[in-house]
Amino acid sequence: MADTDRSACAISRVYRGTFIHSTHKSAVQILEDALLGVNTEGKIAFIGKGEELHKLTQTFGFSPAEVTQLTQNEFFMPGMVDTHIHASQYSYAGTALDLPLLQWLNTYTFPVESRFKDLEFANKIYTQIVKRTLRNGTTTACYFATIHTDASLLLGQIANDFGQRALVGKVCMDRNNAVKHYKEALQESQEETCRFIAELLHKKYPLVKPVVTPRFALSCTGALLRQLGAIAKNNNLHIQSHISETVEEVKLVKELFPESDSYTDVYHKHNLLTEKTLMAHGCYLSDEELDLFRETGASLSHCPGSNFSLCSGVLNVRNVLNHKVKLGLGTDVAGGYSASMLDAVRRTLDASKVLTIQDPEHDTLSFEEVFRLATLGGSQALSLEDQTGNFEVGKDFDALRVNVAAPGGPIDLIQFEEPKIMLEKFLNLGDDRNIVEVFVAGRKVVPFTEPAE
Ligand SMILES: O=c1[nH]c(=O)c2nc[nH]c2[nH]1
Ligand SMILES: [Zn+2]
Repeated sequence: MADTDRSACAISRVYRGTFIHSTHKSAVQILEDALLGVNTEGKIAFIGKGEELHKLTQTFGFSPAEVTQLTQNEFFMPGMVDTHIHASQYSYAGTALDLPLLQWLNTYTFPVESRFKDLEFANKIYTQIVKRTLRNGTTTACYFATIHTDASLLLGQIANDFGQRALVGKVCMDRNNAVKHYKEALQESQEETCRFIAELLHKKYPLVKPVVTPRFALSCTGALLRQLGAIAKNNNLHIQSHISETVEEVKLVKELFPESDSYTDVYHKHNLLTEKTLMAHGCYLSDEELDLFRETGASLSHCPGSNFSLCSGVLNVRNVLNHKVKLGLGTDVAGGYSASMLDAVRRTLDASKVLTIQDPEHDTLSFEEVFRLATLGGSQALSLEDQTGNFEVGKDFDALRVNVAAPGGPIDLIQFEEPKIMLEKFLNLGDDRNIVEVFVAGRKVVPFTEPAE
């Protein structure tokens, strides 16, 4: 029987064909010859079987002529959730991958990020990254911007204009010994964070929200971390930062915060670990630290592209999942060179296989599990599961229309393939040419309505 929400408003779109998504029970659920209706609020109004067409037309008041039929090489999947991406680092993505993290920050990252004082430069790069990620199927992105409030607000405006669901963080850092002009004073950081939050919330963008963003423990004094914890609590906001990415960083954090038992404890002591916290990396977290993540409800963003490129480490995702810690995937542009979540999916599988090469007993992640991490897992990690992540009735319709045989695309088929093979081929071989349409909250955001650059 069809799953429906009859209380909702009129139907604006109905699709018939194959839908592939994840649920709590199964990493990949395939619905063949399914009917999915989207209402005028952009929410999924019903999902049923093709044979129920007549009944659904009566219940929801649409005509069979309004149904869009997918072809045999097409399927819908949920939009992907990039849980960690530096919009401000996109200009040098694909370069500057020859140094370890702390030198990389000082040599490449801080000088580039300091340029975002210039709103013209910010507008150019932020428009590029929002369009690039949308085109590659990222319907939700959790962004780091820079320390500049006005440029960070501009990123929020651009995400809203193009229709992407986004959390946007104005970066906070009151410590930077290497690039002295790229940091804030303690009070400035606190005041500008409050201004950023107030002004972004005032815009009332339906899908774009602020996220409190201490860069990482090494960039912040304890006083700033404490103030940011309080700001997040008072405004019930998300928090994002980095944790335990490299051995050198972990050692320096220990020296800088000797009163804390661990890196995780530094954030915990400053009230920065909550159910709405997302920490990137975590390669070197102990089992006790993972327990603290679970107890506080904080999540991890796994960014294997970046971890490989900067030779940082290899997170054991299986161990994280065994600890029942929420985990999503991130591209971590520009430590990760690709802005595409398909690349994050592939690097996640590679990282898991590296661990299996080192230890044949390691329980390698399957592509089905990684598909779930890129979609439903990301929405859970960002505490947005009630809005996005899969095709449950009542959630927003955030979806990718995929054609595995798109003309001129990267996949050659010699026959029609069953849906699971289509999904596996798309995840391993596909690119934006296969993503023929992208929807966020029911709005078609790709192809772009204004001329693409
Ligand atoms: O991958 C990373 N990218 C960054 O910009 C950063 N800042 C602190 N730690 C970081 N790690
Ligand atoms: Zn990062």
